[in-house]
Amino acid sequence: MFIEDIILKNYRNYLNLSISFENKVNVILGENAQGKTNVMESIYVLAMAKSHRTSNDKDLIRWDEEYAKIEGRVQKRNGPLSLQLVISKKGKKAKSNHLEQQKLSQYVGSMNVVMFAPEDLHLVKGSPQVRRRFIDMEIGQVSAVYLHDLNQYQKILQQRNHYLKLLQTRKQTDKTMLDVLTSQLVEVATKIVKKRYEFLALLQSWAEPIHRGISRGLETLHIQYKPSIEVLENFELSKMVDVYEEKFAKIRDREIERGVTLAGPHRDDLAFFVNEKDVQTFGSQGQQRTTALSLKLAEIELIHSEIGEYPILLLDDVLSELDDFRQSHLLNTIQGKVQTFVTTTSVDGINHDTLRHAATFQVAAGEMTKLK
Ligand SMILES: Nc1ncnc2c1ncn2[C@@H]1O[C@H](COP(=O)(O)OP(=O)(O)OP(=O)(O)O)[C@@H](O)[C@H]1O
Repeated sequence: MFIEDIILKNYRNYLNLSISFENKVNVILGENAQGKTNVMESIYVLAMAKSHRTSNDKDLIRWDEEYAKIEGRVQKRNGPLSLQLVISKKGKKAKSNHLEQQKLSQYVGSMNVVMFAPEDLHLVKGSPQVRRRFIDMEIGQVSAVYLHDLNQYQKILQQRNHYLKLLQTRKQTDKTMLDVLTSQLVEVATKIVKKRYEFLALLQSWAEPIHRGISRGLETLHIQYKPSIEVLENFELSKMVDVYEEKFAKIRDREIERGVTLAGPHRDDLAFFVNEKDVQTFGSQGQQRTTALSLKLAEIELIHSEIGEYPILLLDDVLSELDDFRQSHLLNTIQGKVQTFVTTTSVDGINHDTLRHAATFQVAAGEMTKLK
């Protein structure tokens, strides 16, 4: 799939922008703080209804304005798709082919993007939150059911934490409601964790050969799920439910004492191993980069295998961070099959045929123009 054009209104530092792209590599050039990342972010937000760099949607609205609007036309294998997202201080409204979507979880996933930004280099070393976000966003793109479950989980988790606080402060002494909330939480939590295991197994099968290629055959990458509630990977849901119920019964007093839910998918993590060594602890900068890059390339292939077409790739400020070999590997992999956006302050240091044949754009002070 590819995005043909985008129209921005009051988005970050763009007052009005209407620009067409090409179904190949699109290079966005500009000095610092001119609006390159903002354009990439707007494409990402149009697809995911969420930014990759802020959880506060209001940040996306141009200062002193009431709302921001992103519109885009996408060409997909099965025809054109027009998307519109309006972000106001009250919330978000999404339209797909001019029809308002009641649920964002149904809207997300019709346009697929993979973003590789400097933040992703923290995927390995950063906090568990970064890795949970990564896995949730990626599964969410290919599974609306997962997004729905995740929303449910967040809601129940909030209620359960609230109730645990009441018990902790003895504003409430009856524990019946805690049991009800625990069962509800367990039902959704197990579905989420099961899906995460399945997704990681798939991601692993793509990432391992890619990583081997980038490391010139020297490294084997292994991804591991680190659950806060230990289950066997191939457990059936009903068995998982039993294990979860047991765990919550065991930690019940501690949870009341602390006033918070201590286990579940919101406490799980991922680990990456290269040649059986934990990259987080032992990996060099280069290995961390290679791991992040392998995961992103694997995601592209995974999405392709799930939906039958390639997603749009957004490379924000990362190409020049990679050495020549990794750059070439990346560009060779995507060449001719993935619409790609690249931002950079200068084309120096990015030396590849793909870039020579790319469409190029210039961004300055919230204005974007096509150069070639
Ligand atoms: N909500 C907003 N309203 C208006 N302007 C904003 C808003 N949010 C950010 N900006 C402006 O957008 C600009 C930053 O744009 P962006 O992050 O796209 O930079 P960039 O061109 O990618 O730069 P770099 O190369 O440094 O990453 C800054 O000038 C910032 O003040």
